[in-house]
Amino acid sequence: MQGFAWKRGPAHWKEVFPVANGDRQSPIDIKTEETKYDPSLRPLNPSYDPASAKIILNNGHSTSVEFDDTVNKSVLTGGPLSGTYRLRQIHFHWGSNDEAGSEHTVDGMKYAAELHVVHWNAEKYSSFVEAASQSDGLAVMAVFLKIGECNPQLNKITDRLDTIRIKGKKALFTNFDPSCLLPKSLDYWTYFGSLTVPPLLESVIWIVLREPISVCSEQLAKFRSLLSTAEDEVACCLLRNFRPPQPLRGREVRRN
Ligand SMILES: CCCSc1c(F)c(F)c(S(=O)(=O)NC)c(F)c1F
Ligand SMILES: [Zn+2]
Repeated sequence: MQGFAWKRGPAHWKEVFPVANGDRQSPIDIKTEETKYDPSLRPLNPSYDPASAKIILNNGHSTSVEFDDTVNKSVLTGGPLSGTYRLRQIHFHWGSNDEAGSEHTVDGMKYAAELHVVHWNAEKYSSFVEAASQSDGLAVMAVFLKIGECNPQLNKITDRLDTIRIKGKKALFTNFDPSCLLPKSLDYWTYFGSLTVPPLLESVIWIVLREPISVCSEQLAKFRSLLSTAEDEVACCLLRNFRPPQPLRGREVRRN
């Protein structure tokens, strides 16, 4: 996929990926009054080894930190999950200004950006690719970034973006525990959904943290300075990469 400009953006993805009109698409608008408390939901238990961080890269539609997922070194258990989900990567979604950028919204409110922590069900499946096509294959923890104070932990990412400005660029990135980007409270909403980028596979158990972390305009500007184009192409800034909310189609959103 060549980034969000490809096929003139999300409105056209259904022409290539009919699942875009499916009944468990993401993101969604979370209507807080309609969420249902579920006493069976357990506390989230992220357990990450900083040594499993490997590289930071610009894949043309976001920046991601990729982790060694060959063993259960960095995992997520608890919450709505049964079994152990192995950390694969983290990435971000943002907008062309500070007023919009998150994928999920809360009672119609957009945050400035959104962090996704992607895990796969290593208990039931033998690879990320296999898990990504299964209804319980992926677990993505979403964290809202709210405009405010600069976030010193986020500088660990934004200070490196100038070395991966061009699509396809990657750099070594280790000794990083993504827990440093989680808010104090791990209270969450959870629902069954999909990838928010093509192939839009309906294989994600979403875990959306209710408490945001902070980000400042200068940090967001560094994300927007990334290029969605490769070395041999006319430079185009990656100004926005969020998919708008999709129909809920009767799904339940639960909270702990
Ligand atoms: C082909 C997948 C590569 S890993 C990945 C990703 F790169 C991504 F962007 C999203 S997302 O849909 O954007 N956010 C949840 C994912 F879910 C992922 F699993
Ligand atoms: Zn994402």
